[in-house]
Amino acid sequence: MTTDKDVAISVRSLDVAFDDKIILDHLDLDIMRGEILGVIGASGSGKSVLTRTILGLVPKRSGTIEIFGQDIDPLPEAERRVMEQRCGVMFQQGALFSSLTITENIQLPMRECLSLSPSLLAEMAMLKLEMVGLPRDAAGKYPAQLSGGMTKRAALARALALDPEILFLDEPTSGLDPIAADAFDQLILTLKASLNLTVMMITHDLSTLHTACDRIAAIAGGKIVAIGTLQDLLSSQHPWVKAYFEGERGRTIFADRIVRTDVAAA
Ligand SMILES: Nc1ncnc2c1ncn2[C@@H]1O[C@H](COP(=O)(O)OP(=O)(O)OP(=O)(O)O)[C@@H](O)[C@H]1O
Repeated sequence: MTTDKDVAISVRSLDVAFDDKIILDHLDLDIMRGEILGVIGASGSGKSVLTRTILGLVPKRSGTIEIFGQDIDPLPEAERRVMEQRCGVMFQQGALFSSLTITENIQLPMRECLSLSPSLLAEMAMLKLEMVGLPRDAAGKYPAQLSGGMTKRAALARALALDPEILFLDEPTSGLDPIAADAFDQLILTLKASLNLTVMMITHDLSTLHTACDRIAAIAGGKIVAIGTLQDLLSSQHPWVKAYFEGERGRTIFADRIVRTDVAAA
């Protein structure tokens, strides 16, 4: 039995629209503490909008969002800032500041929210670099001097700067070669276990869904149309979810797990 204590984020009847274009339509979602939830959906289905709305970066039309049991809307500014610090975000493409070194990028949230001495700031940034498996000599480099995989790790280090309890990742393995993508998945799993993180991850990477995600949620038509384990989604009869997993790529990766209802019925 799940209780409120098990739920990290609870979204109820969430409506988001831009002008008259409805993006999220009475969407309900629970993200459980300590899980990695993968979010899938067609391009433009509202995955990023959902993340950004949870983070308070996009206004909602109606509905409620609770983080650790607290409705964010009525919170006074100071408490809202504390809540924001419990959430770390790694946006698509990393979104590091190109004119700042990796250390300066990681220190940015620390400077904004904590008052630490320069030596402690330096020590903390180095700790985060080590956490994500970056070499010490990456510290003084600029984002353009790093490989794609290293840039993702640097962005992850910045997302972890304030020791968040919830981590939001937007397509963390996109653009990485399969070896670097596998290594990134393993890093997320290790960090989740060692830091007791809850992770909401938008991904199109079928291998990541298989390796890293405890549950997967699919968005279509502004709602969550399927949610559960990979096996649950492989058995979903929703047309988009079926097409997603039973397309050429899905069939190659999950060949032994897809239940062919047409064959089973024959
Ligand atoms: N600030 C905004 N103003 C107007 N429309 C927006 C805004 N942000 C997003 N949209 C629209 O909302 C829809 C959902 O966008 P969103 O970025 O959430 O898609 P997505 O599912 O993350 O897609 P992708 O997989 O391509 O990243 C799109 O049609 C997009 O154009």
